[in-house]
Amino acid sequence: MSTMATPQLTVESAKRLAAYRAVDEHFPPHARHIGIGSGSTVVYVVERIAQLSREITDPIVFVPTGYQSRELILRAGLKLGSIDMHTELEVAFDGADEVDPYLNCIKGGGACLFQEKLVAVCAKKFVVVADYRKLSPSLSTHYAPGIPIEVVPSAATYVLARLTALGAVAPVIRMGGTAKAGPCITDNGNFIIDAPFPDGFIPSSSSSSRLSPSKSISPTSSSIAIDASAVGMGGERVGGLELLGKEGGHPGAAVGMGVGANEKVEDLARVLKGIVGVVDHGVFWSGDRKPLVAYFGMENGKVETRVLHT
Ligand SMILES: O=C[C@H](O)[C@H](O)[C@H](O)COP(=O)(O)O
Repeated sequence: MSTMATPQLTVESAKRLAAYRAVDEHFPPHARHIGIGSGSTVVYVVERIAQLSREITDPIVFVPTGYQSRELILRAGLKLGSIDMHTELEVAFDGADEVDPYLNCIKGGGACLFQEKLVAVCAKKFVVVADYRKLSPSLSTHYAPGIPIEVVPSAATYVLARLTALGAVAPVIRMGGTAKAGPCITDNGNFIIDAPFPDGFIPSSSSSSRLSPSKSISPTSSSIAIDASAVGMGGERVGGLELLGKEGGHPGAAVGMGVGANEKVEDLARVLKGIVGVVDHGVFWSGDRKPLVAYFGMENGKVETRVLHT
């Protein structure tokens, strides 16, 4: 008896599958304003949209999340808008670097997180497209660089220290790469800090939302509940209580919360946002915007969806 091996899809094919399915299922029939995110998976979103008839796409203004998606829109011959002119979008499609079982995401691997978040919060529906590598039991587990954080350049050193006090392991200012000496500069003229946290440091958390997965992953880590309204970290002021940060030399120590205590996603998101000099961070959570649905192209050629029920 011969056994037929399931063909393994390339990552690019998996991205395309997810993107096409997302567009097919969420492109609004009479759309007027659509957000287009950043990254390599969104390329296939635009590719699929460009296959629609001009009768459908001509009346639509496409709002990019940065320079890269602006170029994608223009090259596809679609009508370009901007988020400062169009703040009500029917849907926004975007990629993600890591997605936990409750659809909390890490984004910003391409340094576009701030405008991505802005576009996402302006969209009635936020749809994420990704490949199987992005599925994760908890944030900062599979995506090695950790949480991307956009910072005002003059505050970068301070923010690095605060992140270390919070438990980040060797956070770094992202460099521009071979074609750019010095730091990577965002579309808003800021720096990006990449802050990895230890595996399981940020247990997935449903917040107030339930997930209805096609197949969900069980969270593996347990959460120590923290009342972020009462507990500050890293010397930042949260809920009116100022605390000192790193204690006893232990990375991750924060006065009042216990050494190395795990953060729930929402607690960490709030604290990161509160650090002076942080413009925004790449955690997309229920306090700003989680995707309503995420599509994952799988190695076996299928597409998995995860849907959020609020
Ligand atoms: O800043 C970049 C974005 O958040 C991207 O959407 C994210 O990095 C995913 O990109 P890709 O689809 O290339 O994996």
